Amino acid sequence: MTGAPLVVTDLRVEFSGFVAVGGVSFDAHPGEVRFLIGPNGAGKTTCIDAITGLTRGTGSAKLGGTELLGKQVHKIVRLGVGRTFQTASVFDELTVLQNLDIAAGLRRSPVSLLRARRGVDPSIERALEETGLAGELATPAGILSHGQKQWLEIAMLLVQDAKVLLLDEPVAGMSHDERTATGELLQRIAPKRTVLVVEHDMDFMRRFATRVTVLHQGKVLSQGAVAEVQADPRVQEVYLGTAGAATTAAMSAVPEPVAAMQKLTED
Ligand SMILES: Nc1ncnc2c1ncn2[C@@H]1O[C@H](COP(=O)(O)OP(=O)(O)OP(=O)(O)O)[C@@H](O)[C@H]1O
Repeated sequence: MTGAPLVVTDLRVEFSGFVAVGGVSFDAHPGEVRFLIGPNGAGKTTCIDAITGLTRGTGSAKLGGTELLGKQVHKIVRLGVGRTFQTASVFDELTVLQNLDIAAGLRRSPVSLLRARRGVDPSIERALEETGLAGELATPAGILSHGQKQWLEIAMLLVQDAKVLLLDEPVAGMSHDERTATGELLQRIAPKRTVLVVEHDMDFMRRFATRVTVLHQGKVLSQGAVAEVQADPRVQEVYLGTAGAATTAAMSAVPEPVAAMQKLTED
């Protein structure tokens, strides 16, 4: 395993006196597929916004020994913290390779796109392999499937050599097969990186999370292994009251991926 842990301590974010995040602490380590879940408005995206410098927060968010809070967005990116947004932010008119070139800062000319595969930057080639997009090099991003667009965003973070990937609802709107492929992708990239996933999809969380933090009204309600969290009566109460019986059923179902989680934590 490589890389430094992300340690968030007593994170607070206020919007004109409204406390969106009220003293949240959690950590995420390389090798983990760490989940942040909670009902609408719980403060999940705001936590990521504060960690990545998009929103001002107080408290602490450290990558290794380096404090991220108070730093400018581009400096946080340079420290190796990358994120995706709920809506994919790829350039639809550009090919997969051109999108990755921009992410890598290489600025290829159109002529270079005609070069043989060996002309592709090694970091881009690795990212294409890891995300399963190797066959889509010349495909305009706009005609990729919804899932492939999200994978392209993740590939863009990989070519930037992000050590921490903060992914905001990466499987929203995906088919079952795409969700499975995304979970497997996260497990593939996690051993060398810290992956933190904000998600609503409980089934996805149960299948692929190593540890989970549940937020509710800007505070940590529960955190731990999937089985511990879904057995927590406070979590069941919040999901009963806010997300309906379907979610509660999903939360209480037996977790499938225990073997996969054990493998990840052993690696
Ligand atoms: N820029 C802002 N100005 C004012 N209030 C905000 C702002 N951004 C978020 N909020 C509020 O902060 C609270 C937390 O929002 P946030 O988007 O972090 O929740 P979330 O858990 O990510 O929810 P969702 O799952 O719906 O995306 C919400 O009440 C939201 O309305």
